[in-house]
Amino acid sequence: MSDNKNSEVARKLELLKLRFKEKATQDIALLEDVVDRFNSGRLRADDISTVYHSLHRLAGSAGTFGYGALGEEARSLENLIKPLAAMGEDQLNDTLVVERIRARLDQVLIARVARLSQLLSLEAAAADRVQPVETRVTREQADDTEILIVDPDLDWARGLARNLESHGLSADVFSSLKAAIEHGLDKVSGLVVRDSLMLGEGHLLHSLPVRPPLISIGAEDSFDARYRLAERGVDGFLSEPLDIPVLADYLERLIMERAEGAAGRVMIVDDDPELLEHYGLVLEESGLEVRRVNNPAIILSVLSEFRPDIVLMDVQMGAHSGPNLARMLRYDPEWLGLPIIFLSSEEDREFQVDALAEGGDDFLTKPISDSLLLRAVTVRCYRARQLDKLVSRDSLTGLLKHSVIKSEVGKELARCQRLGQQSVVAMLDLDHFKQVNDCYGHRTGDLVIKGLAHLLRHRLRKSDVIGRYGGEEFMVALPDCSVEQARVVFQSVCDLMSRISFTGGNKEFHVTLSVGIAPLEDYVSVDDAIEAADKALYSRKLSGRNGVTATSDESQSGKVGN
Ligand SMILES: Nc1nc2c(ncn2[C@@H]2O[C@H](COP(=O)(O)OP(=O)(O)OP(=O)(O)O)[C@@H](O)[C@H]2O)c(=O)[nH]1
Repeated sequence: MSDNKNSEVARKLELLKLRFKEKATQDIALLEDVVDRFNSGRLRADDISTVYHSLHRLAGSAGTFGYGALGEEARSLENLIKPLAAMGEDQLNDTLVVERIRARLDQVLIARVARLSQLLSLEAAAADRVQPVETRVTREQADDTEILIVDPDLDWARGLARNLESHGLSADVFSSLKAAIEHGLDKVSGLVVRDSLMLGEGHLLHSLPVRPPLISIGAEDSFDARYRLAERGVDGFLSEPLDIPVLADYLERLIMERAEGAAGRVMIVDDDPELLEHYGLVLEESGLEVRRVNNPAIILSVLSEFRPDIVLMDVQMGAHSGPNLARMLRYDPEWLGLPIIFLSSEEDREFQVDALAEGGDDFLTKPISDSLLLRAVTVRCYRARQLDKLVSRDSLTGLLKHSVIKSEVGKELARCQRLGQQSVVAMLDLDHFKQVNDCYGHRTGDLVIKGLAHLLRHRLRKSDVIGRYGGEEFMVALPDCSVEQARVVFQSVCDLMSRISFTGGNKEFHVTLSVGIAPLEDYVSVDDAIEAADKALYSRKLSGRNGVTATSDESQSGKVGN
């Protein structure tokens, strides 16, 4: 993040702090007013509830804006008032009851409310600001991977490096972790270390501020061996004899996850505008995408449009309660798995468990520091994304599964129709793939399928949606793209694919690709658009494969015979 942007965020956070101070001053003046009436015996029925809500608000927000001591004092007063706030109107209108309240609170409340003002005038504690770390890596940078293989047996390490290179991963070798650390690990994308070395020298990695993803390879695969490695912070484990494609996959996955950094979409629902803005700024500053919702009545439409990875939700928002909103969201099967984290200044575990029973997943107790908020949200987004990948991604290629890519193409079609834009749907199919399987085996065939997936991920734009439609067939939606632009892009994908050398049974071979493309906006339904792209693909297969055919190409209608 640039210094300019950083100081802009700092300026906005400072402004929010000032706004908080103004509101807190009003809240405390209101409390002092009630205390005055209390003193002169003119306490009104609704005074207790006003006091309780003001204290609750202060307790939940003061810490976030750097007034920790004020927040703690407000919380302790809130707990004092709480039993009274739970009384009904009848009891509060009863002069005897009010007298009892008076006897109970007496001078304590008066003295402590006066102290709130003093606490607010204290210089705010040094803000708990998160220094944004530039953890995000661009796709291009992520491609530029350097793996270190560390083992005293350098011949073994070199052999492994050669094997990984045939999977597009470049690797250096070192004989000890000490030597690898001296070389420098900041730019390294992954470490591969045998377990014997890890158990001996692994402690050297502990003192490093950041270390790359670490995979350990072990001769012994047992609970104890795995647990010892987990204790040393190892991210992945594979047992010998090594399956190289599995190791390459493992490394790619860990590298991509690290490259994503603090990625995720978070929807925050809170009726306190300053807190909402503060949380939003803190999370955005670290690279998360945030949607702020101040009015609970619009959460359904924001959910459908934004599709967050997780929701942070205040528990009490005027007329709406977070737990009720969570229960309501679960009516729709689409949001059954959406993690909902309540933000609440309620510390009572019984209350928290009751709220979770309504459909929440976790509780973060307000006030929450910026660093804790960021860590809690990042971890939950990461888990939510991992689960989502498991459900929606094809395990061989990591691309979207059949039903998901089809539904994504449907969404893109609806977007084109709504905005009158041009987009393209493409069907891709490997040529003569049966022969690849027959000549070199199914396992080699799988590597070719993965090779194409890898190529598509790296050659296409981030906004393009890529799926494995089935077997050796892929589907892609290219938003905001004309047929002619798509033709150029896919022709280059075909050229690149035909140049990749695969090896099977000690022989080198090449595989080509055919592509059919259709302009999405020309079709009423997604099935029609996909059928048209499929016909164009079929036409390409008939006219010689290895290239791109669009629905508009004259040759297509002739060849397909429609
Ligand atoms: N290795 C591997 N092969 C697969 C997978 N899914 C489908 N296949 C194979 O892909 C081949 C597809 O063959 P065909 O549909 O006859 O087409 P083709 O040989 O590619 O010929 P054209 O499409 O006409 O160029 C079949 O042999 C399938 O078994 C997979 O996940 N892995």
